[in-house]
Amino acid sequence: MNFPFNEKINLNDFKEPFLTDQKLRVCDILSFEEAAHLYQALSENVTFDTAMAVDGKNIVVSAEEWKALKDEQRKQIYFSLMENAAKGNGFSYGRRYITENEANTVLNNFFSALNSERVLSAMSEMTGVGDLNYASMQATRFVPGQFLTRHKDVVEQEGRKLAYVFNLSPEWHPDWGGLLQFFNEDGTTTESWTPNFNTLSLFTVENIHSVTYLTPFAKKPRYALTGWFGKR
Ligand SMILES: O=C(O)CCC(=O)C(=O)O
Ligand SMILES: [Fe+2]
Repeated sequence: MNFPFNEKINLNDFKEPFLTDQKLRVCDILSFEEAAHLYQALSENVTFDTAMAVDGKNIVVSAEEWKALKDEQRKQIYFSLMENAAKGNGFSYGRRYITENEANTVLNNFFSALNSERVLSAMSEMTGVGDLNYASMQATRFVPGQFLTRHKDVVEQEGRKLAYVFNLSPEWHPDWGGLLQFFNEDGTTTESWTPNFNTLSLFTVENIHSVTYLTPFAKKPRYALTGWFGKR
């Protein structure tokens, strides 16, 4: 794949807002066809594990593993998840890492495109965050009852610098939850972004953010391709 972004978008227009805010949102970031293909890949071809914070540890459970658990074990995991989340410490969402070995062609091409010299320098140029030499990627799926509490994305060993999210669920209703929410250190909210189809959210890893609880009446999963641009 060549440069993946919508030709109609002038990334230079976002320089100023990013400089002020250390975050930005770009609607219609990809061509409609590309976004639709990615959505199709995520909704039809990807098998998601569930990533959860349980008893201070991050665990990953496949659908088969979850099925094989006894009711009592599932209850315990759920209880611990809720206890931790109540203290502002927790997450539960579907995840699948995407790497250069990804078998799905659409996802593999998108991974390569984000890791291309052209995209990495476009990201640097737009944000003023230099020295980017990789993009990591994960497919995520949030269903009702799932969430990601407040956190920063700083991971020194990985050299993460910019967090990105390509939202890919068509026709998201903001009342369904799954909003990308930003906070000040004291917990007051600053901005809240609806995960609209084909929208890129980009922010420096020091930003405090969360994904709000998906309500029981969310009609479909919240699919996204997310990860970090950084240097390692
Ligand atoms: O999906 C999102 O909007 C953000 C995800 C996120 O914050 C993370 O994976 O660290
Ligand atoms: Fe994050």
